[in-house]
Amino acid sequence: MSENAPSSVVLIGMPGAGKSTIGQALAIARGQDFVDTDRLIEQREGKSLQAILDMHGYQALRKIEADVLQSSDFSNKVVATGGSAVYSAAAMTHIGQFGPCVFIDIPLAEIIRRVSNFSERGIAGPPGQDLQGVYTERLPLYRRYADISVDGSDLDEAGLLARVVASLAEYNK
Ligand SMILES: Nc1ncnc2c1ncn2[C@@H]1O[C@H](COP(=O)(O)OP(=O)(O)O)[C@@H](O)[C@H]1O
Ligand SMILES: O=C(O)C1=C[C@@H](OP(=O)(O)O)[C@@H](O)[C@H](O)C1
Ligand SMILES: [Mg+2]
Repeated sequence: MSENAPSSVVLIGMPGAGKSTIGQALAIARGQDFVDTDRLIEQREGKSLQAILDMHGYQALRKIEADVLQSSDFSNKVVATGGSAVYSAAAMTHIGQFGPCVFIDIPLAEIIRRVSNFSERGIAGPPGQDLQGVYTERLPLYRRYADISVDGSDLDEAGLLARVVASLAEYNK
């Protein structure tokens, strides 16, 4: 991390919140590289997230995710994390050094509409935990690590991107 490098932006939130989708557009808007930490995990492990979950279980995936986050340089980037990144305080402390954490706050009902394939989506939670349980457990964690919270209710992708850009401008004032 260089003193003079432009700040990175880190997106956090539930699966289906739009971190990966908005992150790519935000990176283009900011003229920065985009990194999706899910892809870093898959590259490092040589397996898909679902294969890691199937072979080793959700706690192993969370540990791998925490290791990958803590050992990566996120300078001058827009970073889309996986929804389970917030389970590691050490990882969030490391990644937070590169720039503000933006929580994309989408209501549970909308997350449920978007994540219709819950059982195949590779969510890093215990067997039997449903999306409502995931949301209830994680909401306090997303709020804890958020420097900025963006309310994404009733916004399309372009509207959400615009609100994230405006929130970052306000934060940097
Ligand atoms: N307003 C919106 N912002 C972002 N994504 C949206 C929006 N409305 C619908 N979507 C859809 O929701 C999904 C979000 O998925 P994704 O970007 O992979 O989320 P995440 O990385 O947070 O899990 C995409 O299929 C996207 O097209
Ligand atoms: O919320 C989760 O438990 C997960 C979310 C996924 O990323 P997205 O949040 O980008 O969908 C991915 O990291 C993994 O399948 C676990
Ligand atoms: Mg994603």
